[in-house]
Amino acid sequence: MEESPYIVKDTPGKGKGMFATRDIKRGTCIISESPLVYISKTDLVGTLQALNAMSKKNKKYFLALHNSYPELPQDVGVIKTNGLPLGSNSLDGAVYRVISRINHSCAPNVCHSWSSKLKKENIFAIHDIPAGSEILTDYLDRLMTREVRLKTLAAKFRFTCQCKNCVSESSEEFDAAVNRIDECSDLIMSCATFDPRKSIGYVREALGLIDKVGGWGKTTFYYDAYQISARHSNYMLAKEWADLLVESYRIEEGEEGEKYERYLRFSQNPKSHEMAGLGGYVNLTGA
Ligand SMILES: C[S@@+](CC[C@H](N)C(=O)[O-])C[C@H]1O[C@@H](n2cnc3c(N)ncnc32)[C@H](O)[C@@H]1O
Repeated sequence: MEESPYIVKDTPGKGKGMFATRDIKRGTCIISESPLVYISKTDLVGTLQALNAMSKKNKKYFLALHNSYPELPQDVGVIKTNGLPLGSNSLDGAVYRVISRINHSCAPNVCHSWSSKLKKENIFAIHDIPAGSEILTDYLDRLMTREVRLKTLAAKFRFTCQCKNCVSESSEEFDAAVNRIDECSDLIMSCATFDPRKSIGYVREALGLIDKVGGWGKTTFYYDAYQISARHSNYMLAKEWADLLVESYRIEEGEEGEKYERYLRFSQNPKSHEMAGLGGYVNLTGA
């Protein structure tokens, strides 16, 4: 039988954590796991019923998870500490026996994705991970400046992040990059119709800054650039951006992933976007 690619064990200062037992290649699905229990921010009664309906074995696993809120009833503390949304922005979530053991880093090596088809949470390696390294995800849903990150993590998860980006003496450069990436997002939108060449320039600037800080979150920029290129009839360029978009989702979610499937058609046929060609032709080569 093949050895599991991970092990859960104690890690100093963080409780338990997940570690690679062998070298793991970027794009590998490390674990695909069904929830112990579903939870909902909007359906308290449903959540209570789901907690009551858990099997004895699952309840035991659930209650053994970390609780950063000891002043609250154990069920509530475990949910607040370990609940993960079912996809970004979802108000419904779940708690997992193994995946809930993954600790945070602002320079993560994996990302989460929920598959509504499989009803499982998947963890994909977004970098090559050497054997023995801790498997770390980003608990935050976007890049933030150091001060905001530290405050948010302390408030929601009650720890002080010691990752390399948080302990660095020189966070100004990182913070300036994060602020500029946010500005670029706004500028891309405001120029997209009237000055698409400038818009693409801001996309390239944001992507360069993400690389510089070792961050993640390139897919929205790839999609912006694809849409702008397709809207202005640059279909070869549009295909290049769509290819980058689809490849990112393949790494983050695998070929079974919903976003991979959703965006694949743009790579196969860049003219298939509803806005394709609507902005007339503007030469974006070299923008
Ligand atoms: C979802 S649990 C992660 C697994 C947990 N360490 C355990 O022992 O089960 C989240 C909690 O783990 C701890 N944690 C996660 N990442 C951490 C980090 N980078 N540094 C310190 N503690 C961390 C915090 O107590 C946080 O509230």
